[in-house]
Amino acid sequence: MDIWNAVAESGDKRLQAKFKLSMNVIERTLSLYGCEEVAFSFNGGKDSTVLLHLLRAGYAVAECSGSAEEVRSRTQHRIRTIYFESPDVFPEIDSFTLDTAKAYDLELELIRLDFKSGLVELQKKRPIKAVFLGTRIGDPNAVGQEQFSPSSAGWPAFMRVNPILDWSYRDVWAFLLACKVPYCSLYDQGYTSIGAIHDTVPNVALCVSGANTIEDPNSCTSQKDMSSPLTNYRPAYMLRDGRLERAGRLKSYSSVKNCKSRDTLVTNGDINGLSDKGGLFAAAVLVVGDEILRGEVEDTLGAHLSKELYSIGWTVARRAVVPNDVDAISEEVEHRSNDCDIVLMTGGVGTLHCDITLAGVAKAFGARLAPDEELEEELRRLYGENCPGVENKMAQLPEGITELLHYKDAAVPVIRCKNVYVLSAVTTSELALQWKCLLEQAAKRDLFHAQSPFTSVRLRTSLREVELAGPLARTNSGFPDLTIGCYRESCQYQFSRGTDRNEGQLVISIIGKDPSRVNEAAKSLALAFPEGVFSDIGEG
Ligand SMILES: Cc1cc2nc3c(=O)[nH]c(=O)nc-3n(C[C@H](O)[C@H](O)[C@H](O)COP(=O)(O)O)c2cc1C
Ligand SMILES: Nc1ncnc2c1ncn2[C@@H]1O[C@H](COP(=O)(O)OP(=O)(O)OP(=O)(O)O)[C@@H](O)[C@H]1O
Ligand SMILES: [Mg+2]
Repeated sequence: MDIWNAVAESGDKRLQAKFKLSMNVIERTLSLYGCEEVAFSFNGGKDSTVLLHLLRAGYAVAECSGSAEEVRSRTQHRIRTIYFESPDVFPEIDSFTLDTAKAYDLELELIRLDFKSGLVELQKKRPIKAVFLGTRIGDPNAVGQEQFSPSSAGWPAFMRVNPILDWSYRDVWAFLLACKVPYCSLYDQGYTSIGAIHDTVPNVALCVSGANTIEDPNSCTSQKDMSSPLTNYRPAYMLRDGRLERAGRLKSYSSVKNCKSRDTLVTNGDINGLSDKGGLFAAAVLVVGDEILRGEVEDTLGAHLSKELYSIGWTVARRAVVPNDVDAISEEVEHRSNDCDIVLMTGGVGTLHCDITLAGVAKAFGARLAPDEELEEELRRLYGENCPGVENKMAQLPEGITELLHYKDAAVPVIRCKNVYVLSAVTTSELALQWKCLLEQAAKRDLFHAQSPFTSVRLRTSLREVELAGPLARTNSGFPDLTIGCYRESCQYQFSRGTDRNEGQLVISIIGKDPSRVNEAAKSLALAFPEGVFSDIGEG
C-alpha cells in the first residue's frame, strides 16, 4: 500500500498524526454512506490532489477489510469523482485533472454548470449523500465548517466531508512530496493557490530573479509586476510561511475596498479615511479576566497600556474589562475593531481552559482557530517538550488573519489579527517590553505610528465644585479642540501626602496637542478667579 508506506516512512510525526485523523474521517464516511452514494469533488488543485491519494488509500482499506469471503464477493469501487469544468480554468489544471482521472481510473463525471446547479442536476440523475472536498481551514469558504458539515441552506442536501480541514500548507506539501505523487505543473512555477486564470498569479514571495528580485522571498507580501519574462519563481513547496499561500490570488475590487481600512493600517492621518480626525488616533484597550471584574485583581496591565498610548499621542477611546467568555470577547472585539484604529488586548492568553481571548478574536473576524507551526516551534524552544505540539492551545491562532510580530528581547511575539494586537504579558515589566516590541515593529511595517505628543496642564484647587462649575464650562466651550476634565483626587492620594481631609481636592486637567492652546485655556480659567486659587501640579 504505497501511500500508507510513504507516510510511515516519512518519519514526519505531525504528518502521520494528520494522516491518521483524515483516514478515520474517510473510513467513517465510507461505512456511513457506502461508496455508491459518495462523490469526490476533484479540481486538480493541490488540496484535492492530497485528498485523492487519501481516498485511494481509504477505498483500498474499505475493500480489503472483513473475511476473505466478504472481500472476494465485494465489487471493487472506482472513486465517483465530480469535476466542475469552467472556461476560466488554467489549461494546466484542466489537463492535469483529466489525466489524473485516467491514471487512477476514477469514475469521472464532468459537470458544465455552476456548483449549485450542477449539484442539483447530479442529485436528480444519480443521488449522492456525501461529497469529499479538499477544503482547508484558512480557505475563505471554510469559515464555520467542520469535518462533517451539512450543505448550506438553499443547496441540495448532502454532507460536505472535509478530511483535510485541519491540514496546514506545510502538511499538504509534506504529504505530496513524501508520497512522490504527481501534482499540477503550475505549482512548480510559483503558484501556491490556484483559482481562475484571470485572478491568479505566481506568489511574489517565491520570486527569485529578474526585474522583481527580492532578497528574502518569504518576507514579501505585496504583489508586484508579474508580467516580466525575466521573473522566475521557486516551486510552491518552498514557501516557508503558509499564511502567504493566497498571496497570488488577486482580490476583487470590492474585497479590497472592504478590508482596506482595517487590514492595512494607520500611517499619517491622510489616508484610510482618517484625515478628518485632525491627526487624532483612537485605540481601545481590552483586558480579559473574570478576576478583574470581581475586583480580586487590579487592572494594572490595562492602565499601563493606556499610559503608553497616551505617551505616544494616541487617544484611548475605550478601556474595557471583558469576562472569560468567547461571545463577550468576540462582541467587544467586533465593535472596537470597527470604531477604533487599533485594539490592544491582554489577559486570557495561555494554555488554561479559561484562556480564550484568541478564540474570541477569531470569532469576531469569522475565522477559526488552527495550529500555527511557527508559534508551536517557538513555544517548543521556550518550554521544551512540555509544549506538546498541536495540543498546545497557545499555539492555536485565528487562521488566515494572524501575523506574529517578533522582537529580539521579547520571548513571545505579539499576535496581530488585522487591527487587533494581542499581548501575552502577565506582568507590567513584560508588558513594557512587549509594548516596545510592538511599537518598533508597527512603525517598521507601517501599521501604526507614534503621533505628536499631548501636552497637559493639571491644576489643583480647593474651590468647591459649585464655584468652579460655571467658569469651567465656559472655558470648555471656548476651547473645543482641547479635552478639559475635572476629577477629585482620591482620599488615598491625599492621605499619602499627610492631609487629614477625607475628601480629595479637585484637579482640572486640560489636554491637547497644541501647547499654546493648552496654556491659553489655563490662563482663561484662572482669570475667572482670584489669584492663587489654582496650583499647577504639572503633567499627569
Ligand atoms: C461539491 C461542492 C459542494 C459545495 N457546497 C456548498 C455549500 O453547501 N454551501 C456553500 O455556500 N458553498 C458550497 N460550495 C461552494 C464552495 O464553498 C466554494 O464557493 C467553492 O468551492 C469555490 O471556491 P473558490 O471561490 O475559492 O473557487 C460547494 C462547492 C462544491 C464544489
Ligand atoms: N471546479 C471544481 N470541481 C470540483 N471540485 C472543486 C472545484 N473547485 C473547487 N472544488 C473543491 O473545493 C476544494 C477547495 O478548492 P481550493 O481551490 O481551495 O483547493 P485546491 O484547488 O484543491 O487547491 P489550491 O488551494 O491550491 O487551489 C477542492 O479541493 C475541491 O474539492
Ligand atoms: Mg483551487
